Amino acid sequence: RRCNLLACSSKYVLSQIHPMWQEPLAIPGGDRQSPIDIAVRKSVFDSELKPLVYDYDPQTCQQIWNNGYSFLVEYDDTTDKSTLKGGPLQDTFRLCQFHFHWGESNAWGSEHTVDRRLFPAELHLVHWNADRYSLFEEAVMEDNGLAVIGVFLKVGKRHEGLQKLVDALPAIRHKDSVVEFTRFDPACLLPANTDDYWTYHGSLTTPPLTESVSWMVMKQHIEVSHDQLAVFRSLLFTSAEEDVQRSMVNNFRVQQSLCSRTVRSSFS
Ligand SMILES: CCCCCCc1ccc(S(N)(=O)=O)cc1
Ligand SMILES: [Zn+2]
Repeated sequence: RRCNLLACSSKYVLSQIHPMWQEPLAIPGGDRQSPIDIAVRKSVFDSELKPLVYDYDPQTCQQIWNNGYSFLVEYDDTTDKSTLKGGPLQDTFRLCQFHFHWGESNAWGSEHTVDRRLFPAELHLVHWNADRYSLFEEAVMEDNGLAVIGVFLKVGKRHEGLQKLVDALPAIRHKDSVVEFTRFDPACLLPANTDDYWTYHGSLTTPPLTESVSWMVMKQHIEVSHDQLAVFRSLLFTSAEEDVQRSMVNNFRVQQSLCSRTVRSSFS
């Protein structure tokens, strides 16, 4: 489908005259936005793609908090203790956090889709390029700054590893609440097969929507129980002080044009 040139052209606007510099700002209406639909038959097998190499230290797990959009499990990323490399990546990336996106019903909730198939939820493991940058905040703004692993969730049997996280959610019901959360191994949330994935260049799916992400979407999903997902939906977008409380559901972005991008697969 020819994408609408207007939607795809990376529109540049001259920034207002800044006292220090004047540079064109690539605005988020760019040509490599996320999420997208992964049309399997249009993806291209790339035999150069290597298996992902992840090495996570559960001791680097620090806290879990509600940021008013999702809940984040944050890791100490001041050393190379929890890293991702391999796959399409040239550098070593450090895990900084993981979070989820989900719907109000099991019929939808994921950000990416596979041949338009929706999943009830999607996990994102967020890493930044520690070979080239010294802080996550820096890497967020750069072309090859971030690497995010996407894993689809399906409703089925209870996920034992997820339960520790589910049990912590009532303590962070409201926006800006945070509790200590330690010794959680994020590898337990990855599917058995991490060799089969689709990869493409995209963006953050929430502000600042910067086009700095190498996406790796796993072909194999994980299973969680209906009750575990229901606890996700018991979270609130709103802080304790607000009069009207709103359930944290449907926290996914609308899908974006693929434009001139190609999705590559690590499997044929
Ligand atoms: C300078 C602060 C920037 C915080 C941006 C945090 C963020 C990380 C990952 C994703 S996602 N859903 O694309 O994985 C969205 C946003
Ligand atoms: Zn996300």
